Amino acid sequence: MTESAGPSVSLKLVVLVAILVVSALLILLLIFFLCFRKTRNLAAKHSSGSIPLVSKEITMVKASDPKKMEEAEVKVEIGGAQHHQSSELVSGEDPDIGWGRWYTIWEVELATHGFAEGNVIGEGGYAVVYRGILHDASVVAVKNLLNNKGQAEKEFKVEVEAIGKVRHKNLVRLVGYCAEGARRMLVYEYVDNGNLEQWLHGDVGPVSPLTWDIRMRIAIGTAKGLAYLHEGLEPKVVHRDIKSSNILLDKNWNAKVSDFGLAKLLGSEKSHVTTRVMGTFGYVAPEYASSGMLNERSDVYSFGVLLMEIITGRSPIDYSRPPGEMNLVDWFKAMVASRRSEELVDPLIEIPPPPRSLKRVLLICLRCIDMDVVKRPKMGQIIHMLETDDFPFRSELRSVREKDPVPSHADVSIKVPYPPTKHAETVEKSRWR
Ligand SMILES: Nc1ncnc2c1ncn2[C@@H]1O[C@H](COP(=O)(O)OP(=O)(O)OP(=O)(O)O)[C@@H](O)[C@H]1O
Repeated sequence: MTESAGPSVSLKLVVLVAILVVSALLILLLIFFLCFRKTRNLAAKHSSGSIPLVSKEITMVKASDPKKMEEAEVKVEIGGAQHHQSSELVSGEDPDIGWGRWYTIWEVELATHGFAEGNVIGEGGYAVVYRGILHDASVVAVKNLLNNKGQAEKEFKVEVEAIGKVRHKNLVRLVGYCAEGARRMLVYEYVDNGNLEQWLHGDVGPVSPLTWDIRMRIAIGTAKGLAYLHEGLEPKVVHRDIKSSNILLDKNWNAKVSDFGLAKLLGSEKSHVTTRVMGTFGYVAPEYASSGMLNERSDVYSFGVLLMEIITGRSPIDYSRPPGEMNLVDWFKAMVASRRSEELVDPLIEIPPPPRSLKRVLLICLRCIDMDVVKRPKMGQIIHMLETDDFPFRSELRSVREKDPVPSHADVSIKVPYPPTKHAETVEKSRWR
């Protein structure tokens, strides 16, 4: 008996030791994997240190009461736009949602290292944005929405699916989402060079890296993204929150419009919708602010303010400036009217723009903020104006000065030619992509 029990006991021992060794190895592997991820996250964070921080004084103020946002129109990404143009599915994506992936909370937590403080890349009024690395090593931005109480599960999914289908090189791409329990998260492509607000108003030293040409590239890219929302989708999408912090930049200074949380859909049969006023103080079109009447020309107004900001390097509202200069739009119009256009250019731009180019862009700004909504150009026309060099600016500028020697907010209406024919418009459209 004793003899036969001997080998069986030692076999059990060997098996036990083997199990212990394998378990120890697995634990070691797991620890190594977690440390490796942490190092990569920290390295990535460190490498983005070149993006300037925006000074605290320049924070923008939301026009609406954040508490009321909880009720209905909450900060949840997007509305049900259907594609006009190409919206093919990308191969390998989850067929369940058609365009991207539905991530589990576990995947998102793993990607952001448990929503680590060190991975925070931005904080808006209604969300915290984290940098994350997915299991396939792709880098993403995870937007963790804070106010989602009023948002039903189904509605959330429908809306997210709609924006998920939108693909354009100048619109930030939604790669998926996470909806578990009350938690709502959006997973975007990571745009690696900060946002325009940081580059315009952050501490960049005595010379801005944003040359005139780069600024124009950013303006044109933004205009193309907006033109696609307004003219390439049915129903069209009105963004409603165009501002510099929502223009993300990549290392080649390509602009990507982001943050569709306030966007509204507008069917082709409707000239406008009446809605609660949302947006950011300083960028909101006056007619929308006063009556709630919204259409895509409200975005055009905001784009005009953004263009002024790009030219001047000044924030739309800046209380640290003298009284006549606090409101960018008013100051801008006064400067043009008194023939001081050259002084409008951001002093941090080392090589001033060619006068012809400057005048062209100034006029586009003024057209965009026309108090008469229907006189504002469409985004497609703005692209044309920004890209065309033979712009007949002289007579236009003269008419601004004659019409508005001491401009008020209400009466600047400048004639700037549209692209001549419908055909020209169609041709331009194909170039937005
Ligand atoms: N896809 C992304 N890639 C890289 N950074 C991003 C991305 N999305 C957002 N961010 C960063 O996170 C910041 C916060 O984004 P978010 O859209 O929540 O807020 P905001 O636009 O600054 O403010 P608010 O939402 O209150 O208008 C952005 O300004 C940007 O710097």
